[in-house]
Amino acid sequence: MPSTAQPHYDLAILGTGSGNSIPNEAMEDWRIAIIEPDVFGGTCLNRGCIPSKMFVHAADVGRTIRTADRFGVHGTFEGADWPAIRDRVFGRIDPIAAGGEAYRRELPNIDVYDHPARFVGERTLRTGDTTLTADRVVLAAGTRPFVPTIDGIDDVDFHTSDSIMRLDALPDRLVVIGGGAVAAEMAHVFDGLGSSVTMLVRGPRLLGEEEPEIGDALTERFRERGIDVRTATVAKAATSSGGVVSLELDTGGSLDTDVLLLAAGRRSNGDRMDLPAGGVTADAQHRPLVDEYMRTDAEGVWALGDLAAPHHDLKHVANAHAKAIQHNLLHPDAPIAPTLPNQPRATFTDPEVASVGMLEEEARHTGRRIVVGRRDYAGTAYGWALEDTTSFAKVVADGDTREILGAHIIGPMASILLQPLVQAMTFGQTVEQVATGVVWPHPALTEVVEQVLLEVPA
Ligand SMILES: Cc1cc2nc3c(=O)[nH]c(=O)nc-3n(C[C@H](O)[C@H](O)[C@H](O)COP(=O)(O)OP(=O)(O)OC[C@H]3O[C@@H](n4cnc5c(N)ncnc54)[C@H](O)[C@@H]3O)c2cc1C
Ligand SMILES: NC(=O)c1ccc[n+]([C@@H]2O[C@H](COP(=O)([O-])OP(=O)(O)OC[C@H]3O[C@@H](n4cnc5c(N)ncnc54)[C@H](O)[C@@H]3O)[C@@H](O)[C@H]2O)c1
Repeated sequence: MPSTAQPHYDLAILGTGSGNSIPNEAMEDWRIAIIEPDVFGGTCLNRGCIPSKMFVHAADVGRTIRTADRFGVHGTFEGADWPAIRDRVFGRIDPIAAGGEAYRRELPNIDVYDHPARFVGERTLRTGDTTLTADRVVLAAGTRPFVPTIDGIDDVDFHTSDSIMRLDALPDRLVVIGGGAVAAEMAHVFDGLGSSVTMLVRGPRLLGEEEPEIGDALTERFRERGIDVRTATVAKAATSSGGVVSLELDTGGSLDTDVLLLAAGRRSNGDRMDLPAGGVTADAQHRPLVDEYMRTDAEGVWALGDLAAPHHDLKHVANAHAKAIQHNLLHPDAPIAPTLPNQPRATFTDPEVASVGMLEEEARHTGRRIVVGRRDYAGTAYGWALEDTTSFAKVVADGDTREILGAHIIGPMASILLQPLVQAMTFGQTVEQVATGVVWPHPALTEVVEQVLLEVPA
């Protein structure tokens, strides 16, 4: 850590998730402070998107073996070597985080601070023993797992997404509290690798923010594969004895588990940054409010990613914010807004779920004449190859203008199949232009997309 009592910087960045991508060659003559109390790279690299998908793929392989019989291919799933999978994942990721930090520390114009920062005045920050000032401040401090109120929770061992992927061993039994993306992906991972998984879901279905019929379908698919999904169920109290955690349920009865995963959402780190001292207005969840250019209401202070309000908790959104802020710092007289016209999202489970734009119900509230196309994978040639009987795509469109307003897919490769629809929505192509104006290779799975568009009624 630099020794100067109160150093001054051209730019201070709080957080090295997407925030770390901001300094570039054009800032070589700026003095920059990067403040990161944890490992470099943030949530996505170290405990989010990237490791989780590496585990997801291993689980997919486990599922492929166990479901091979339907193709006339015989194999036996003999279990997963959890330590080997874990070490492969983090053996790749940890050096990237360490390398990223070493690179920044080597740069002559950058000082790295490793204690959390908080405001003590306008563009004045306290990190560890240092108080520093900066002409420009970028708040990129993200979120942390939210711990729901459960009696006794602080007295039992529990995991969050921060720690679950680094377990010593694959648990025999896992209970997951939550029904969102983290819960669904981790349930898939542990079930796919051989744990017995129970999910306690407060709402009526998994993925409550997705199209309800897709959330219902995922809930059903999870149950079919043996995951015990208990909807409308909340854990009231937790105790532990002999390494076993017992949960008392609001539906009556109790449930024992070897490992408990809390996946009940995330909360902003803004509450730990004394935003008011920096003159930064935040919402009730301590997320700094930003304008279209990602400026907060404090002169020279910007905010991005999961921390900023409104939040989306997606890496591609945080990256788009960072890119815009990078431009705006360098070109304050010609600021740009992040390029985020249609934000796709995908949940990497088996089956995958992917969506963009409006839910059908939302679209119906716009007052437009809404038409909906739906197509089963089973109705396409590649769907036959997959022996698929349950996957489908749904497109929500304006019946008059033929604009695509939303698309929702559940099934193999949903995250990839979605992309032509994101492109179409972004570039204003109509249902018919996309369905009939391009050639779709036969019999690729993309025919699901072509055909769902052909199913959109007049
Ligand atoms: C398990 C999991 C899986 C995910 N999978 C996906 C996915 O598949 N696709 C996707 O798009 N998104 C996914 N996400 C979401 C994605 O990880 C986040 O949207 C993204 O990482 C947000 O980036 P960020 O830069 O805003 O914040 P972060 O990456 O969280 O970075 C914030 C950084 O700020 C630091 N910090 C905290 N407090 C302070 C402080 N006071 N001072 C200075 N620094 C501070 C933190 O240590 C951290 O390094 C996933 C999230 C989780 C938890
Ligand atoms: N593939 C992806 O893009 C991906 C994967 C994982 C996470 N993420 C991002 O990370 C964020 C966090 O994920 P998450 O799954 O933790 O959050 P989430 O907001 O998606 O889901 C939270 C779940 O917890 C439940 N819940 C909330 N409070 C509860 C309580 N008190 N008791 C019981 N249940 C409760 C909610 O009903 C919901 O089912 C998401 O917003 C998502 O954008 C993205």
